[in-house]
Amino acid sequence: MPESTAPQVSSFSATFTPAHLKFINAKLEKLSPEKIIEWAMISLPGLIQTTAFGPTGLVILDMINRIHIDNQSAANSGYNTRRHPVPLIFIDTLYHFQETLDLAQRVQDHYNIPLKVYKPLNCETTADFESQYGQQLWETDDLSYDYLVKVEPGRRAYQELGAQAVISGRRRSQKGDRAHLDILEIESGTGLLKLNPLATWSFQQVWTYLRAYQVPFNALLDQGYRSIGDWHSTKPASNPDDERSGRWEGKQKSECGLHVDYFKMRAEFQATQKKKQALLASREAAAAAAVAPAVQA
Ligand SMILES: Nc1ncnc2c1ncn2[C@@H]1O[C@H](COP(=O)(O)OS(=O)(=O)O)[C@@H](OP(=O)(O)O)[C@H]1O
Repeated sequence: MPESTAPQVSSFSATFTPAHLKFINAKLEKLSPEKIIEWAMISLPGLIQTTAFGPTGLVILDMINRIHIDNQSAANSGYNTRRHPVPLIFIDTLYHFQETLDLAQRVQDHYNIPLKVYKPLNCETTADFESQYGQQLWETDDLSYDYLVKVEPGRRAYQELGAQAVISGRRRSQKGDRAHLDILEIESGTGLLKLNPLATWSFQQVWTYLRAYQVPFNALLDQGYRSIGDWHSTKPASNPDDERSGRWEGKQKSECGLHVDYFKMRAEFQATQKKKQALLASREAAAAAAVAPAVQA
C-alpha cells in the first residue's frame, strides 16, 4: 500500500487559537490579494504554492513573481523585511491534458522558476501506474484513484519540502464546498495552513488580470474549458454560471480529495485496500478449493 512517509502534522499553526484565526481572517478580508500574499511571504514559515496551472494559480504565481522583484529593489534600498521564496509544486497525475503539460513548461520558461513535480509513488508513466492499479481506476474505485494520483503525492511533497502553509487557487465563486472558503484555513487533523489569496475574486477578475499582465494560460480556456483537471473527468463548462460544471460531469463528486480531511481520506483508502485484498484472498481460496478435488482424483 503506497505510503511514502509518516504523515506530517504542522507545528506552526498549533499556536493559533480559533479566535486568533478569526481575527487574522478579518484582517485579510480587507487586503488585496497582492497584500495577502506579501503578508504570507513575510509571516508564514514553510510557505509553498501548489498549482495545476489553473487561471487562479497563474495569477497568484504572477503576483508572487512581482513581489520577488520588488523584494530585490527593497533589499537594494536597505528595506529589510524579507519576503521568502515560495517553492512551486505541481502534482502530475499522469492523466493531464497535453495542453496542461505544455503550459507547465511555458510557465517555467516565462518566469524562469524551478517547478517541483510529484507523481504517483513509484510511477514515472501512465503505463507504470496502470500496470500496478489497472486501467480506468477512476471508473472502478475513484476514491483510491484520487488518493493515489493526488492526495498521496501532494502529502509527500508537503513532507519533503517541510511545508507548513500551502497556497491554493480555490475561490468562493467556484461554488460548492468553496462557497464559504476562508482566506486562511487550518486543515483539520494535520494542522497545515491553507492560504486562498484569491478567495474573494470572480472568474472575470482572474481573466482580466491574466490578459492585463500577459500571463501564460492553458490553451483549453480558448475552447470553453474553465476548470481543468484530468482529461477523463474534464469537459468544457456546460453552465456559463458555474465554471466547475465541466468537472466530473454527471457525477455527485465536486472535489478531488486534495482539499478534504487528509486522515479521513487516507483511512477510507486503507479500508478500501483491505476489502480488495480480502476479496482477492477469498477468490484465490475458492479457486484453489475448486482445483483441489481434481488434483486428488
Ligand atoms: N494537480 C495539481 N497539482 C497541484 N495543485 C493542484 C492540483 N490540482 C489542484 N491543485 C490545487 O487545487 C486548486 C484548485 O484546483 P481545482 O479547482 O482544479 O480543483 S481540484 O483540486 O482538482 O478538485 C488549484 O488551483 P490552481 O493553482 O488555480 O490550479 C491548486 O492550488
